[in-house]
Amino acid sequence: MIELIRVSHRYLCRKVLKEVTFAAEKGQITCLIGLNGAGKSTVLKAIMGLTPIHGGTIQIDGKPIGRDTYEQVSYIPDHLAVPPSMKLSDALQFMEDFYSRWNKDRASELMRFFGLDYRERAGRLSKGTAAKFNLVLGLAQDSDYIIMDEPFAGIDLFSRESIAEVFSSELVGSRGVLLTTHEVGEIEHLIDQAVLLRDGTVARTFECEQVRSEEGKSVVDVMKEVLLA
Ligand SMILES: Nc1ncnc2c1ncn2[C@@H]1O[C@H](COP(=O)(O)OP(=O)(O)OP(=O)(O)O)[C@@H](O)[C@H]1O
Repeated sequence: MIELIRVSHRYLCRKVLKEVTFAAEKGQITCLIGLNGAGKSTVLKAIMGLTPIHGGTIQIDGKPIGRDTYEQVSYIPDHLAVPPSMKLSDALQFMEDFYSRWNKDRASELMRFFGLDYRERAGRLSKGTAAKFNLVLGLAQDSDYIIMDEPFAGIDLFSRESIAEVFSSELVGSRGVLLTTHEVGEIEHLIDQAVLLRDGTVARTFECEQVRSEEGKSVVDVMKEVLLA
């Protein structure tokens, strides 16, 4: 599991994460939910070691994050970080050369699934198509966990549906997924656990099915209750 224990982070003097504690399990989809500026992207970057933490610990399967994190966890940022002039085929080749756990067959399957053209250049992709290619780059790594920052941002309904379909497919399989999204209503049927972040602190963590059956509430209901209170 990816485990954060009392993780704190500050930008200059401002505390952005305050003793954030939660765990994202393998085989589960955990959704980090919060209003703009709550600290969601900072949490994901901290897990990847892309931003330092100023307190607490982050462990993956019981070990502190470190050099191996990139092999264990695929990070899919909210933008496609491929040079605009690069063809998709070349970007895939680069990934294959760089990542020892790159799964070429899965990459081909994902390219087919999303109907992407290998000859296209990254800079010419529409926003939705770039988001799909971004997912290919992340999901084709044989990692144990997948972290996604806003995979649905600015994407049309049908593309969102096909992206959501991937979550429940073999392409994700038994890996652990930790994602942030503002489109909670659309994917709440896929989420196992929700972590509500408010002003850099965890306001509530819950199992979605439990809240549905015991309290008769949707994730969006709880989110409104907690975050808009
Ligand atoms: N490079 C930076 N320098 C200073 N402050 C920053 C920087 N990056 C983020 N912040 C601040 O940290 C806080 C948390 O930002 P973060 O991007 O993690 O929020 P978020 O929950 O992902 O927001 P959103 O939903 O808008 O993407 C915000 O108040 C933001 O202004």
